[in-house]
Amino acid sequence: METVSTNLSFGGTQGVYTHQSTSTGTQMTFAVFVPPQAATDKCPVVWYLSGLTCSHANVMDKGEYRRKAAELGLIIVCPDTSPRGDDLPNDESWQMGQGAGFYVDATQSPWSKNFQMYSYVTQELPTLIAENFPADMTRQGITGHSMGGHGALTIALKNSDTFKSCSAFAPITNPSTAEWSKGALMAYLGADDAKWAEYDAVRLIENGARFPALFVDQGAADNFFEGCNPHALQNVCARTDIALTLRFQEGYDHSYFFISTFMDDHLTWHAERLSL
Ligand SMILES: N[C@@H](CCC(=O)N[C@@H](CSC=O)C(=O)NCC(=O)O)C(=O)O
Repeated sequence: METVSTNLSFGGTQGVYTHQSTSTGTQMTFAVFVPPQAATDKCPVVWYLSGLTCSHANVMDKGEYRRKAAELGLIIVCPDTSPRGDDLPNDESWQMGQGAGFYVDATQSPWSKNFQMYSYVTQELPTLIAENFPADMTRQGITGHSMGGHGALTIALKNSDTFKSCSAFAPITNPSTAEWSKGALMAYLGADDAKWAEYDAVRLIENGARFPALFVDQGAADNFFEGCNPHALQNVCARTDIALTLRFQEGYDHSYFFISTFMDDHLTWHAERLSL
């Protein structure tokens, strides 16, 4: 692992790091905020998964998480959204390819060689974090935005032993049915609908996956509201014992102005469940 940059912020350290990933076969960049409490104690970790077109940097620059994370003593890890490189496959659409890994392990050519973002985020990067940062990996939460909200929900539902808390900002709840995500699932996973269900929060819940409590904020003026489909998550959770807190935020869109407004609420939600 190599350090790209570190900056002192709210008494903690905002760092950017790179490493050679065995999952993706590429150099991967990620951001980690370490709060001041880590000088004396290992701290819980909250993963933030970003949305389409993002790198590690969007939330680092515009998410405004550091003041609250420093107050609560949370390490914040922000991975990239896909492998990158001139020699890697890409697509003209911003909804597929580089910047749009959808947190799946692709099985289809030409994507399968490098687009292994599920393994990267759930296995390889956590190991690297545990080895290199003062992280208490027994206390992990996960959140994300849009495509990253889909990542957070599906990863929490599939790994409920690992994650103690899960929230999302305008997540794509049912990517098998949404126009802006179906193309990527088809490209990465092929035509077998059963494979799509493994990476679809609504369908995972329909098929028996559970998480004790989920917290979702959705902008009511989001131009991607239909693609996020919060009511599908609301309907499926209502048929289970999953306690969903779903807030519709009047006037808010899909941007980081929305995310940063409610970031404190999400970090507080995680901190409460990570037993600080
Ligand atoms: N380029 C697109 C808009 C792309 C976009 O809005 N991306 C969102 C995530 S959408 C779901 O995953 C985002 O977070 N963008 C980065 C940012 O800094 O705002 C278009 O032309 O509509």
